Amino acid sequence: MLDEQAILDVLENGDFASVPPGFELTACVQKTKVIGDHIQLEIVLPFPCQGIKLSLAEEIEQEIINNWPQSKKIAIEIKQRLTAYETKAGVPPIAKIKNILAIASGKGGVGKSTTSVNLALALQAEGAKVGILDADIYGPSIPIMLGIPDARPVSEDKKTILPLEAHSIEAMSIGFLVEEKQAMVWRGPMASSALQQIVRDTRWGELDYLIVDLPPGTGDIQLTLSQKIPVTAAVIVTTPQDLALADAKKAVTMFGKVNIPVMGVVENMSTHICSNCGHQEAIFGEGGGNILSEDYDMPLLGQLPLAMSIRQQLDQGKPAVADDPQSSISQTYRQIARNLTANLSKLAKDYSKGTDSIEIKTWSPKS
Ligand SMILES: Nc1ncnc2c1ncn2[C@@H]1O[C@H](COP(=O)(O)OP(=O)(O)OP(=O)(O)O)[C@@H](O)[C@H]1O
Repeated sequence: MLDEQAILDVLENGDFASVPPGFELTACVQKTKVIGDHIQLEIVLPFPCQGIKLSLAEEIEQEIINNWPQSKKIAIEIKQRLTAYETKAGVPPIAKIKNILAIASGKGGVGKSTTSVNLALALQAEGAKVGILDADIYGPSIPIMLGIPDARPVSEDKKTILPLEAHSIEAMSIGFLVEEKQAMVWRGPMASSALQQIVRDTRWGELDYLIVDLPPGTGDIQLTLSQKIPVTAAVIVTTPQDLALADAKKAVTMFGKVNIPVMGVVENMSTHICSNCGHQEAIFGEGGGNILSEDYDMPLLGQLPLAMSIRQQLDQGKPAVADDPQSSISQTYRQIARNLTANLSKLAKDYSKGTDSIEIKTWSPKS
């Protein structure tokens, strides 16, 4: 019999390619209604889902028709509700920011800033309000990557600073405020107190996610920041190389020590794509991200190739996701963004941060 339970069974047993791996769709069903052969279904996803809401609605519609060919009018609404998740007790929250996500790597040069900036833009493209903080004190590169190297933030009240805006995300960088040579000689405590001040004194708008591009390594700065800033979760960036992996493991261990959940690993420079013939080669070895993900029981959120276009777009201040949102590289970043935030939804919610001030986006059914 076609009833509400039958619809839930279809959702539970169906294979929906658009849904991030391991994510339970049935938990997001808000409403099901069956009146004769007419079906109404409302799903509220806890992650930004602009890129999949159409395909998911179509997949669900098809699955229902496969199971119940007699069903005639199927109305599916896919909405999103982005909430805050709990952070470590004792670290004061930052007003207007729902979630802070730290992007870390054990080793320098693996593409942490590249991943941070594209991930921030991918979350925005998926329908979230996003900010990025370049906390890479020893080599701030986000201003260049966002195409605003010479911008300087202003302070209206001499106490707080206004973030800059680029490609529809808010941005703040230690590089906007301090000369590189000056920051290079700072010791750990000075660097971490400067960073705490920047993150707290910036007048961020309402943000669903603030991406923090941490300095590479697992030293004092990373440890202090992780303890003084209300970080919701971390993401580790690595290349498949043994050396980078050994350092990535140290980063995972560090977050374990400070009780910050690691949401997964992004493997950068997985393969090299030749710009002439398109041939792919695993020049840094294979399967590194998978090994890390299996050893530490955390998902491999996605893999990016070593591609000339990624570097060129960054150098021109137009990261892949902003320059060509439909390219396969941008789609990979958007998939990583969904995988990450879908995984985040397994954490305990923090209702004190206005969970209900939500932005809802709806897909209207074609039938
Ligand atoms: N997948 C990629 N394909 C091509 N070039 C890349 C890729 N990822 C990063 N790069 C390039 O590699 C260089 C280093 O990247 P990035 O600055 O993101 O690394 P990082 O880990 O943040 O480095 P640091 O340790 O200095 O902070 C940059 O020039 C960037 O454009």
